[in-house]
Amino acid sequence: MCSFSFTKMHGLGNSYIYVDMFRETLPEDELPAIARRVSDVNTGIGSDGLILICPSDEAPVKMRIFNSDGSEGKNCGNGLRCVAKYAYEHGLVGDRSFLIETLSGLVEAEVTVEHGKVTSVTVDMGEPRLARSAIPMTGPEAAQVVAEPFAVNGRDYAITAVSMGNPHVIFYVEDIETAPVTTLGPLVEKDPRFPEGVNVEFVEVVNERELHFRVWERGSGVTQACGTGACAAVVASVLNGKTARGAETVVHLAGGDLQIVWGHDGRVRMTGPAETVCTGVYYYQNRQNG
Ligand SMILES: N[C@H](CCC[C@H](N)C(=O)O)C(=O)O
Repeated sequence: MCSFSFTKMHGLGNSYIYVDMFRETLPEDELPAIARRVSDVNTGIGSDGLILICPSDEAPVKMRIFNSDGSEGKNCGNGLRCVAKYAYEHGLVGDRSFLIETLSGLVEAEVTVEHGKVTSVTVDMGEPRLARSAIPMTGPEAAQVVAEPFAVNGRDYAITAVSMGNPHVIFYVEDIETAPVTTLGPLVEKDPRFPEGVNVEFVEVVNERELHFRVWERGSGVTQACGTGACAAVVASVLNGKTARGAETVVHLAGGDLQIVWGHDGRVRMTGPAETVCTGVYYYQNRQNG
């Protein structure tokens, strides 16, 4: 029987099981299975996946994120805010601003602290990747995907695709409450036009400073919030002339609000909460010891 200590945290209801790899060791080849197990609400702890807080040669900490299906993602906005909170509160960093390494590069986090606890985090998510080949999406490599016709399930849509280090496709809807999240989401997630799969977002434009947002996440399905997806939605809305570059936009997700700006410097900054739910010890049988 194996075990490890964990901390369950969430950003706007997008929860992960966090493991401090400065203190724990997990078998690399078992990580997908561990992610699937801990995510199970009945036989595990219950979450949208697993996040490892690891040592790094390039930054004070490195984040690795695994979706609930065991697939490894390359970025996670809600995860970054929780990693920043954990790192500051556990003394892994000394300043309120610090770098975090991800599989899609370095990002900078700045924590807001009240009575010794992190209550809010701003993450400079860097520049969106807009070339088709960077999403990735099949088709002419350098072209951007903005309001592009996209037929699926016998219907015609217009999509915008944005990478925040992980792939996102945005559909605009008239009413967020009737967005086809659970019907179109799983179909598009695995559409062959997205060779690495894709996170599927639905956006209702309230006004030039506000969006309603729902998501079907690659590898996790419906979640309460998707930080990289909300960033992608703001970028897509500027590209489609629905919101303004440089203006702070409030994105209303199912789990709460994020404040996001795609700055004139080209970088996307996201501000939102991060919360600790509980800590504990998880026990599992690994392949070596049956
Ligand atoms: N499902 C995503 C990873 C988690 C992203 C999301 N939870 C966020 O807060 O950005 C992917 O496979 O790219």
